[in-house]
Amino acid sequence: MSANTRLVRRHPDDLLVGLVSISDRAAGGVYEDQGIPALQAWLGEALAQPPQFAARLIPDDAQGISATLVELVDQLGCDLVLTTGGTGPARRDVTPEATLAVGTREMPGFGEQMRQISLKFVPTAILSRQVAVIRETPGHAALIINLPGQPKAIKETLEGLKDADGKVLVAGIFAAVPYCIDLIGGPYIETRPALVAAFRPKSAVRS
Ligand SMILES: Nc1ncnc2c1ncn2[C@@H]1O[C@H](COP(=O)(O)OP(=O)(O)OP(=O)(O)O)[C@@H](O)[C@H]1O
Ligand SMILES: Nc1nc2c(c(=O)[nH]1)N[C@H]1C(S)=C(S)[C@@H](COP(=O)(O)O)O[C@H]1N2
Repeated sequence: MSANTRLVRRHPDDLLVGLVSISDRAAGGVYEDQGIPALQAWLGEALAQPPQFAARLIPDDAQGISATLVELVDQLGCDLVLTTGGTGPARRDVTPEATLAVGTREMPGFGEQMRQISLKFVPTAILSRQVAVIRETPGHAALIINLPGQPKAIKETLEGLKDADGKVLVAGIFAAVPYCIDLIGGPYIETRPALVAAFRPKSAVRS
Protein backbone atom coordinates (compact mmCIF):
# COMPACT_ATOMS: atom_id res chain seq x y z
CA MET A 1 0.00 0.00 0.00
CA SER A 2 1.51 3.35 -0.94
CA ALA A 3 1.66 6.14 1.64
CA ASN A 4 -1.24 8.57 1.90
CA THR A 5 -3.62 6.55 -0.28
CA ARG A 6 -7.15 6.47 1.08
CA LEU A 7 -8.25 2.91 1.86
CA VAL A 8 -11.38 1.98 -0.05
CA ARG A 9 -14.07 -0.15 1.61
CA ARG A 10 -14.79 -3.30 -0.40
CA HIS A 11 -18.17 -3.56 1.35
CA PRO A 12 -19.96 -1.50 4.05
CA ASP A 13 -18.66 -3.69 6.90
CA ASP A 14 -15.04 -3.66 5.78
CA LEU A 15 -12.88 -2.56 8.73
CA LEU A 16 -10.03 -0.18 7.91
CA VAL A 17 -7.25 -0.57 10.47
CA GLY A 18 -4.15 1.52 11.05
CA LEU A 19 -1.23 -0.18 12.84
CA VAL A 20 1.59 1.91 14.29
CA SER A 21 4.68 0.36 15.82
CA ILE A 22 6.58 2.95 17.84
CA SER A 23 10.16 1.98 18.69
CA ASP A 24 13.42 3.87 18.24
CA ARG A 25 15.37 0.68 17.84
CA ALA A 26 12.99 -1.22 15.53
CA ALA A 27 12.55 1.91 13.37
CA GLY A 28 16.35 2.36 13.33
CA GLY A 29 16.97 -1.22 12.22
CA VAL A 30 18.66 -2.31 15.48
CA TYR A 31 16.18 -5.17 15.73
CA GLU A 32 13.38 -6.41 13.54
CA ASP A 33 9.95 -5.00 14.31
CA GLN A 34 7.67 -7.63 15.81
CA GLY A 35 4.87 -5.20 16.62
CA ILE A 36 3.20 -4.91 13.22
CA PRO A 37 3.39 -8.68 12.47
CA ALA A 38 1.94 -9.48 15.93
CA LEU A 39 -0.94 -7.02 15.47
CA GLN A 40 -1.69 -8.28 11.97
CA ALA A 41 -1.58 -11.91 13.06
CA TRP A 42 -3.86 -11.36 16.05
CA LEU A 43 -6.46 -9.31 14.12
CA GLY A 44 -6.33 -11.77 11.23
CA GLU A 45 -7.27 -14.57 13.62
CA ALA A 46 -9.72 -12.66 15.83
CA LEU A 47 -11.87 -10.95 13.20
CA ALA A 48 -14.49 -12.94 11.32
CA GLN A 49 -13.86 -10.86 8.17
CA PRO A 50 -10.30 -9.94 7.15
CA PRO A 51 -9.71 -6.20 7.64
CA GLN A 52 -7.64 -3.87 5.48
CA PHE A 53 -4.39 -2.68 7.05
CA ALA A 54 -2.15 0.35 6.72
CA ALA A 55 1.02 -0.09 8.78
CA ARG A 56 3.67 2.38 9.94
CA LEU A 57 6.96 1.77 11.84
CA ILE A 58 8.17 5.02 13.44
CA PRO A 59 10.54 6.23 16.20
CA ASP A 60 9.48 7.61 19.60
CA ASP A 61 8.95 11.21 18.46
CA ALA A 62 5.77 12.93 19.65
CA GLN A 63 5.20 15.10 16.58
CA GLY A 64 5.82 12.19 14.22
CA ILE A 65 3.43 9.95 16.19
CA SER A 66 0.64 12.57 16.17
CA ALA A 67 1.15 13.23 12.45
CA THR A 68 0.99 9.49 11.69
CA LEU A 69 -2.26 9.10 13.67
CA VAL A 70 -3.83 12.07 11.85
CA GLU A 71 -2.72 10.70 8.48
CA LEU A 72 -4.20 7.25 9.20
CA VAL A 73 -7.55 8.63 10.38
CA ASP A 74 -8.09 11.76 8.29
CA GLN A 75 -6.37 10.85 5.04
CA LEU A 76 -6.59 7.06 4.89
CA GLY A 77 -9.98 6.84 6.62
CA CYS A 78 -9.10 4.21 9.26
CA ASP A 79 -11.89 3.22 11.70
CA LEU A 80 -9.51 1.74 14.27
CA VAL A 81 -5.85 2.55 14.96
CA LEU A 82 -3.74 0.38 17.26
CA THR A 83 -0.34 1.61 18.40
CA THR A 84 2.30 -0.48 20.13
CA GLY A 85 5.21 0.89 22.18
CA GLY A 86 6.29 4.03 23.94
CA THR A 87 3.79 3.98 26.80
CA GLY A 88 6.24 3.61 29.69
CA PRO A 89 7.85 6.18 31.98
CA ALA A 90 11.17 6.58 30.10
CA ARG A 91 11.90 10.07 28.75
CA ARG A 92 11.49 8.87 25.14
CA ASP A 93 8.09 7.22 25.86
CA VAL A 94 5.66 9.82 24.48
CA THR A 95 2.93 7.76 22.79
CA PRO A 96 0.15 8.67 25.31
CA GLU A 97 0.84 12.42 25.00
CA ALA A 98 0.97 12.21 21.18
CA THR A 99 -2.31 10.26 21.17
CA LEU A 100 -4.12 12.63 23.53
CA ALA A 101 -2.97 15.54 21.34
CA VAL A 102 -5.00 14.24 18.38
CA GLY A 103 -8.02 12.88 20.28
CA THR A 104 -11.28 14.77 20.47
CA ARG A 105 -12.55 12.54 23.31
CA GLU A 106 -10.79 10.35 25.81
CA MET A 107 -11.90 6.74 26.46
CA PRO A 108 -10.30 6.02 29.85
CA GLY A 109 -11.87 2.58 30.28
CA PHE A 110 -9.52 0.99 27.75
CA GLY A 111 -6.35 2.06 29.60
CA GLU A 112 -7.84 1.07 32.94
CA GLN A 113 -8.83 -2.39 31.67
CA MET A 114 -5.48 -2.99 29.94
CA ARG A 115 -3.58 -2.28 33.15
CA GLN A 116 -5.91 -4.65 35.03
CA ILE A 117 -5.29 -7.41 32.48
CA SER A 118 -1.55 -6.82 32.29
CA LEU A 119 -1.15 -6.95 36.06
CA LYS A 120 -2.13 -10.63 35.80
CA PHE A 121 0.95 -11.13 33.61
CA VAL A 122 3.61 -8.71 34.91
CA PRO A 123 3.86 -6.49 38.01
CA THR A 124 5.39 -3.75 35.83
CA ALA A 125 2.04 -3.33 34.01
CA ILE A 126 1.51 -0.41 36.33
CA LEU A 127 4.27 1.40 34.41
CA SER A 128 2.24 1.56 31.19
CA ARG A 129 0.52 4.94 30.71
CA GLN A 130 -1.50 3.70 27.70
CA VAL A 131 -4.59 5.70 26.68
CA ALA A 132 -7.39 5.46 24.12
CA VAL A 133 -9.19 8.27 22.33
CA ILE A 134 -11.80 8.93 19.70
CA ARG A 135 -10.69 11.23 16.91
CA GLU A 136 -13.64 12.92 15.20
CA THR A 137 -13.51 14.91 11.97
CA PRO A 138 -16.62 16.40 10.30
CA GLY A 139 -17.41 13.24 8.31
CA HIS A 140 -15.59 10.46 10.13
CA ALA A 141 -14.52 9.09 13.51
CA ALA A 142 -11.93 6.56 14.64
CA LEU A 143 -10.96 4.77 17.83
CA ILE A 144 -7.23 4.96 18.64
CA ILE A 145 -5.82 2.62 21.31
CA ASN A 146 -2.28 2.42 22.72
CA LEU A 147 -0.91 -1.06 23.47
CA PRO A 148 2.40 -1.70 25.29
CA GLY A 149 5.55 -2.36 23.24
CA GLN A 150 6.37 -5.92 24.29
CA PRO A 151 5.13 -7.99 21.32
CA LYS A 152 3.52 -10.53 23.71
CA ALA A 153 1.55 -7.71 25.37
CA ILE A 154 -0.51 -7.29 22.19
CA LYS A 155 -2.27 -10.63 22.50
CA GLU A 156 -2.46 -10.32 26.29
CA THR A 157 -4.25 -6.97 26.31
CA LEU A 158 -6.50 -7.53 23.29
CA GLU A 159 -7.55 -11.06 24.24
CA GLY A 160 -7.38 -11.02 28.04
CA LEU A 161 -6.71 -13.97 30.28
CA LYS A 162 -8.37 -17.40 30.08
CA ASP A 163 -8.00 -20.52 32.16
CA ALA A 164 -6.94 -23.90 30.75
CA ASP A 165 -10.53 -24.64 29.70
CA GLY A 166 -10.84 -21.36 27.80
CA LYS A 167 -13.01 -19.70 30.45
CA VAL A 168 -12.45 -15.94 30.50
CA LEU A 169 -10.76 -14.81 33.72
CA VAL A 170 -10.19 -11.18 32.70
CA ALA A 171 -11.90 -9.84 29.56
CA GLY A 172 -9.58 -8.49 26.85
CA ILE A 173 -10.25 -4.98 25.66
CA PHE A 174 -11.15 -6.10 22.14
CA ALA A 175 -14.48 -7.42 23.47
CA ALA A 176 -15.66 -3.79 23.64
CA VAL A 177 -14.14 -2.56 20.36
CA PRO A 178 -16.87 -3.67 17.88
CA TYR A 179 -19.68 -1.90 19.79
CA CYS A 180 -17.53 1.20 20.22
CA ILE A 181 -17.00 1.28 16.44
CA ASP A 182 -20.79 0.86 15.93
CA LEU A 183 -21.42 3.84 18.20
CA ILE A 184 -19.03 6.12 16.34
CA GLY A 185 -20.62 5.26 12.98
CA GLY A 186 -18.11 2.70 11.71
CA PRO A 187 -18.60 -0.75 10.14
CA TYR A 188 -20.34 -3.64 11.97
CA ILE A 189 -17.55 -6.05 12.86
CA GLU A 190 -17.73 -9.58 14.20
CA THR A 191 -15.11 -11.60 16.05
CA ARG A 192 -14.27 -15.27 16.50
CA PRO A 193 -15.57 -16.09 20.01
CA ALA A 194 -12.83 -18.68 20.59
CA LEU A 195 -10.34 -15.79 20.71
CA VAL A 196 -12.50 -12.93 21.90
CA ALA A 197 -16.28 -12.68 22.16
CA ALA A 198 -17.49 -9.23 21.11
CA PHE A 199 -20.09 -7.87 23.51
CA ARG A 200 -23.03 -5.78 22.28
CA PRO A 201 -26.30 -5.04 24.05
CA LYS A 202 -29.07 -7.28 22.62
CA SER A 203 -30.69 -4.32 20.88
CA ALA A 204 -27.48 -3.67 18.96
CA VAL A 205 -26.91 -7.25 17.75
CA ARG A 206 -27.63 -7.66 14.05
CA SER A 207 -29.95 -10.58 13.35
N1 LIG B 1 8.52 -3.06 17.83
C1 LIG B 1 9.17 -3.99 18.56
N2 LIG B 1 9.60 -5.12 17.97
C2 LIG B 1 10.23 -6.08 18.69
N3 LIG B 1 10.46 -5.99 20.00
C3 LIG B 1 10.06 -4.88 20.61
C4 LIG B 1 9.39 -3.82 19.94
N4 LIG B 1 9.12 -2.84 20.83
C5 LIG B 1 9.58 -3.28 21.99
N5 LIG B 1 10.14 -4.51 21.88
C6 LIG B 1 10.73 -5.29 22.96
O1 LIG B 1 10.09 -4.99 24.16
C7 LIG B 1 11.01 -4.44 25.11
C8 LIG B 1 10.33 -3.36 25.93
O2 LIG B 1 9.68 -2.44 25.09
P1 LIG B 1 9.94 -0.88 25.20
O3 LIG B 1 8.99 -0.15 24.28
O4 LIG B 1 10.00 -0.49 26.64
O5 LIG B 1 11.35 -0.82 24.53
P2 LIG B 1 12.29 0.37 24.42
O6 LIG B 1 13.50 -0.06 25.13
O7 LIG B 1 11.62 1.66 24.78
O8 LIG B 1 12.44 0.29 22.82
P3 LIG B 1 13.03 1.37 21.85
O9 LIG B 1 14.31 1.82 22.47
O10 LIG B 1 13.24 0.62 20.58
O11 LIG B 1 12.01 2.44 21.68
C9 LIG B 1 12.19 -3.96 24.24
O12 LIG B 1 13.39 -3.89 24.93
C10 LIG B 1 12.18 -4.98 23.14
O13 LIG B 1 12.84 -6.17 23.56
N1 LIG C 1 0.32 -7.25 28.95
C1 LIG C 1 1.52 -6.70 29.22
N2 LIG C 1 1.53 -5.42 29.57
C2 LIG C 1 2.70 -4.80 29.84
C3 LIG C 1 3.93 -5.51 29.75
C4 LIG C 1 3.87 -6.88 29.36
O1 LIG C 1 4.89 -7.58 29.23
N3 LIG C 1 2.65 -7.44 29.10
N4 LIG C 1 5.10 -4.86 30.04
C5 LIG C 1 5.01 -3.69 30.92
C6 LIG C 1 6.22 -2.89 30.97
S1 LIG C 1 7.61 -3.69 31.50
C7 LIG C 1 6.26 -1.56 30.64
S2 LIG C 1 7.66 -0.62 30.93
C8 LIG C 1 5.07 -0.88 30.13
C9 LIG C 1 5.34 0.13 29.02
O2 LIG C 1 5.86 -0.48 27.87
P1 LIG C 1 6.12 0.31 26.51
O3 LIG C 1 6.93 1.53 26.85
O4 LIG C 1 6.84 -0.67 25.68
O5 LIG C 1 4.80 0.70 25.91
O6 LIG C 1 4.12 -1.82 29.67
C10 LIG C 1 3.81 -2.79 30.64
N5 LIG C 1 2.68 -3.52 30.22
